[in-house]
Amino acid sequence: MSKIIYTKTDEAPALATLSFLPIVKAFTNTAGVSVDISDISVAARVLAEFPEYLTEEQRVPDNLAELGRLTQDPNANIIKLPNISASVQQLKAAIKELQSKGYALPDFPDEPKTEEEENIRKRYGKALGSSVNPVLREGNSDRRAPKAVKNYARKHPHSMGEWKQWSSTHVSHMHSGDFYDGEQSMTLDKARTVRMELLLEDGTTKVLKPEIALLDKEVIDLMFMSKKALLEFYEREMEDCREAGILFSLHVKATMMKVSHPIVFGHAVRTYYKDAFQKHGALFDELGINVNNGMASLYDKIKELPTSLQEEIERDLHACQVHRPRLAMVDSSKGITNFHSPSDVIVDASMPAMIRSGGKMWGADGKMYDCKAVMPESTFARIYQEMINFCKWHGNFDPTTMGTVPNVGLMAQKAEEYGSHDKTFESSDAGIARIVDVDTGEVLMEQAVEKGDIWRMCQTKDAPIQDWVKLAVRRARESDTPVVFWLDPYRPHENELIKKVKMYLKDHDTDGLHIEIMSQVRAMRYTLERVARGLDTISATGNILRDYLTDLFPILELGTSAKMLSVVPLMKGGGLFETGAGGSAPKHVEQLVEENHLRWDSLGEFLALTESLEHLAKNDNNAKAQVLADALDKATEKLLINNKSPSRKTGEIDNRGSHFYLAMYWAEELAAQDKDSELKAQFTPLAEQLQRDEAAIIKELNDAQGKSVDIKGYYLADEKLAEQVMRPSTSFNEAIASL
Ligand SMILES: NC(=O)C1=CN([C@@H]2O[C@H](COP(=O)(O)OP(=O)(O)OC[C@H]3O[C@@H](n4cnc5c(N)ncnc54)[C@H](OP(=O)(O)O)[C@@H]3O)[C@@H](O)[C@H]2O)C=CC1
Ligand SMILES: O=C(O)CCC(=O)C(=O)O
Ligand SMILES: [Mg+2]
Repeated sequence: MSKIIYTKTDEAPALATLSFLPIVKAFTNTAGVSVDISDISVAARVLAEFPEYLTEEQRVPDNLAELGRLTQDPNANIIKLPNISASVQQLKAAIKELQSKGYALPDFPDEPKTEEEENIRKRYGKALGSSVNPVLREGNSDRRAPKAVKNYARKHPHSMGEWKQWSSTHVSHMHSGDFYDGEQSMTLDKARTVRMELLLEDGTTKVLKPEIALLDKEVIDLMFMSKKALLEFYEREMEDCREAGILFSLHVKATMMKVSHPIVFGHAVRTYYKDAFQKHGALFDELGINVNNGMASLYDKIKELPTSLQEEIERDLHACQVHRPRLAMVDSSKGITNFHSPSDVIVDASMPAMIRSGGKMWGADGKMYDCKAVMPESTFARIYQEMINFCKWHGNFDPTTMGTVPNVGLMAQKAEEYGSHDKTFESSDAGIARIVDVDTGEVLMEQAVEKGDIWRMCQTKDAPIQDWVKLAVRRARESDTPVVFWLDPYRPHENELIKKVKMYLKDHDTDGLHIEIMSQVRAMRYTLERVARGLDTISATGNILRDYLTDLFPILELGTSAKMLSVVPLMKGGGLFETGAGGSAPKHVEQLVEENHLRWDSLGEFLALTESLEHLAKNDNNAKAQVLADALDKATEKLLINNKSPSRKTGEIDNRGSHFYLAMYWAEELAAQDKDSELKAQFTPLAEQLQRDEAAIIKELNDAQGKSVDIKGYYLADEKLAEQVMRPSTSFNEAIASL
């Protein structure tokens, strides 16, 4: 029997799965395809890490490790939904919830003091930040808007805020002392084992990473961000922002750059509240407050203090605000600012949202204002300013006419920043940070750092680069679209990549293809000139720009990146099919719990399933699977045309209603086709039944809405209760069961 693994993740996609998966299982079963679920939610990953703290019945397998192994199997066929990349706050909340449910997990040690606590902290660290995607993404990324989706967006454009030429909104980044400024890079001449060490001023060395095995032809980079330069930058930009009277907003990606960016975030918070931190710093340290995890953790911790002291601290914090710019808000109705949590404002989603709104963000009064978008690291920040310049000059983009920008992204085998987490350090002392060959003692790269600087090493293996070039050429050929490699010759790492790209392009037939290499700002300008004229351009980028561009363009073109096709052709031959390019939409869970309406759009799941079935049909020679895939493709298009995607409004069709329509259209298409008479016979009665009962089922699904529901948990909801909530129509459930 052919097999698809469908991941269970978190938040809105996990809820949607409860409604959609029974439909998928029933339909695919007719083609001899089994769909197994693999739970890789934060809760499951935490539980898998601590079996010795749990009873026999409570233990769960390490599904993520198992899936990681499966990616090496040429038969792998995995559908991966978005999952939470947890901040410390989220992880602690998950642990607390699990403990309250009787799982005797250890507390999360904020500041480990003993060896045991150190060990626990390390183990919890495995569930922090972006820890699922780098394990599963054993291939490069192919993300694009399918034709039907793009055509739909052209006919039914989403709203766009207006860009004014006099908008004060701009991007601020460092000009020196950042990772871009201090980067060094080299391509290895042979396989080597290296160590990362800090040569201290007293002549002793501190080994930070004793052994890193590197392959021949691998590209490695060493870079650092100066704490001093960063603090000066913040001070200058906060003052500039206050004078300009616009909102200050900090855009980092603390989930993906999970070691470096929380530190960068923490410095911004401490600079903003400098006076209060000077006065209460010692007490904050005593309380174990670490604002790298956001102000929410500070407000939480000071609750332990006597009321008078707590009030004094709050007063002092508020007093700082008088001399500082107003902060952009995440939720103005709840007083949640940009500094609340490092994972609330994530570059890939937050910058496009701001650009889509005509360069505005929310102020504390619930109104929208121009802002200073602060992205300290300049490496990729400049592309956004280029887009802002373009919008100010040409006006906002028009979704009815604009071209599309698919992406081919380098990310396999933990390429670039994905692999840097265990090689990123906050320097404890001044000294020379260096990479040394363990066997020969050669110093491969070195740079002087000061106490508090963040320094890191990234690695990019050669095989993924070759695969990336191949994928870019394939996409250019298949879609007859020009490709631009966004590579900056002034950046040492990318200069190494340029050499490789030029070399590996020769391995392919590029006759008649339009392939260029441009620095990022030029690439952005070139692409935008084309976008505005309705022309399409593939962006071939490194890992970070893969992330940034695959939210940026879809959000402008389609309103959301949830409608993207996101395929990862695994290097070993299997397929990983991701569902959209966005995240797990925490706000949607809130609406479900309060009003029993889930506005999550499963279009990404529909597209991924189609691709997965098609891949399986080819790999397993399963003709029925191909018939299912073709029918699903048509059903998805019908769903778009008939406007059966979830509405944002309670009482109108939501995720569940949308799943009903998909099932009905899918059955109709299977009943209408003549390639497989068995499937035709099986699905004709179902299609008729669903058509007959359509109004009654939709009424049942919509009538269930409007009241709050309790699914008894956030990270580990009661599966039975949640399933009841997500499958409220008995007649629909019975129809599906009857297949
Ligand atoms: N592949 C992955 O596993 C990814 C995981 N993440 C993780 O997801 C979490 C949340 O990330 P965040 O930055 O808030 O971004 P999200 O993409 O989750 O949410 C941003 C907004 O996008 C809209 N949206 C996203 N997906 C859908 C959908 N399927 N249907 C309808 N609307 C959608 C929603 O807008 P509205 O509220 O207006 O309806 C939502 O509020 C984090 O933990 C992050 O690390 C993030 C990106 C990718
Ligand atoms: O891995 C993550 O944390 C998020 C990844 C992401 O945003 C993406 O793949 O677009
Ligand atoms: Mg992203």
